[in-house]
Amino acid sequence: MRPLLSWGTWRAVLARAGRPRPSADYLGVLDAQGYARNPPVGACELQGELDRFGGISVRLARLEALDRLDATAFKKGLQVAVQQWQSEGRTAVWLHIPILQSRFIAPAASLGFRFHHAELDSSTLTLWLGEGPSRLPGYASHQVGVAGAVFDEGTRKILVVQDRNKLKNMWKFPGGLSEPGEDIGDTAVREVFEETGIKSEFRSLLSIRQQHTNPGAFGKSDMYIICRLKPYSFTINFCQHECLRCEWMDLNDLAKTENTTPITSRVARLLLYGYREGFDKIDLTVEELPAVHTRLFYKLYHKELPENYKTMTGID
Ligand SMILES: NC(=O)C1=CN([C@@H]2O[C@H](COP(=O)(O)OP(=O)(O)OC[C@H]3O[C@@H](n4cnc5c(N)ncnc54)[C@H](O)[C@@H]3O)[C@@H](O)[C@H]2O)C=CC1
Ligand SMILES: [Mg+2]
Repeated sequence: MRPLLSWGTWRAVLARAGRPRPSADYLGVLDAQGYARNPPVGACELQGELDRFGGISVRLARLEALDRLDATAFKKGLQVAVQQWQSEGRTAVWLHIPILQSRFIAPAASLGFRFHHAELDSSTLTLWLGEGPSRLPGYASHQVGVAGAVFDEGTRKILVVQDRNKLKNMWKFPGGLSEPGEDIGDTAVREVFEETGIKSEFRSLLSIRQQHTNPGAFGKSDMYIICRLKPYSFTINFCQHECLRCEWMDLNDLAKTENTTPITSRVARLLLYGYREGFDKIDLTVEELPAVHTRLFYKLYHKELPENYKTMTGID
């Protein structure tokens, strides 16, 4: 089938994509090759952005002309563009493809592009052009789950649930997966409320478990973080979809029972120790600090320090 957009026009489009800024010889180069004399409609919308590592990032979403282009023509155009980028010394190509233009994934893959990641409505493919093996960073390697150990110091009771969807109904702390952009403590408070109806506030981070090839992690590693929370409501109203049982259990009983997971048992003992010796012995507390340059803020978790240690400059 004859592509609606001519090969020469497509080439011009991608050649332009390879140039972060339009250069003076743009039309001249194309003329010498016998291709389009004028930039095609839509070409000006395509911005190949050069990154600080020498890679080029192409967003197909910005190229309206692609709506009329078939996969074969796209492949030819991409092939020539890749050769040009290589001759210009680009280290890599990042190709961002909207989901409705997914017909361009297979031709790109046949030229050596591989998936880097996909989000709800787009995928990103990469091709390493530099010397030696690819130095491009991979995408996310872990999922993050957060649980809340909601401990009521007044009654020495701790909030536990049994998961409805597990084969073995063991006691565990309520929790779930962190959402993008969500602070760890906020995940714990949210998940505890969604699963048990208990309102609580973040106190500290108690433990981090890292596990690889976790069955529920879509081939990624799993980071399971347990937080200490303080309750400020006590009437249980648990989620029937996720939980089979939910109760306030004496912390001693949770530390002793066999009907729990090893990590829950260990953290119950950790909490008992903190209750007896002081929570400062087990807590990693949080502080918000400004990030360098970006005007953003981040959360830093570590053991509480004496105030003068936070700003001291020497060790003597
Ligand atoms: N050792 C422990 O005490 C346990 C720790 N974890 C950790 O907790 C974190 C995950 O917590 P969860 O409570 O599992 O997550 P979650 O609370 O975010 O979501 C679980 C819910 O998602 C839904 N769901 C999950 N997979 C589904 C599927 N394939 N199809 C349909 N619905 C599905 C179900 O409604 C399920 O109840 C992980 O980090 C994991 O390692 C989980 C279980 C036990
Ligand atoms: Mg859950």
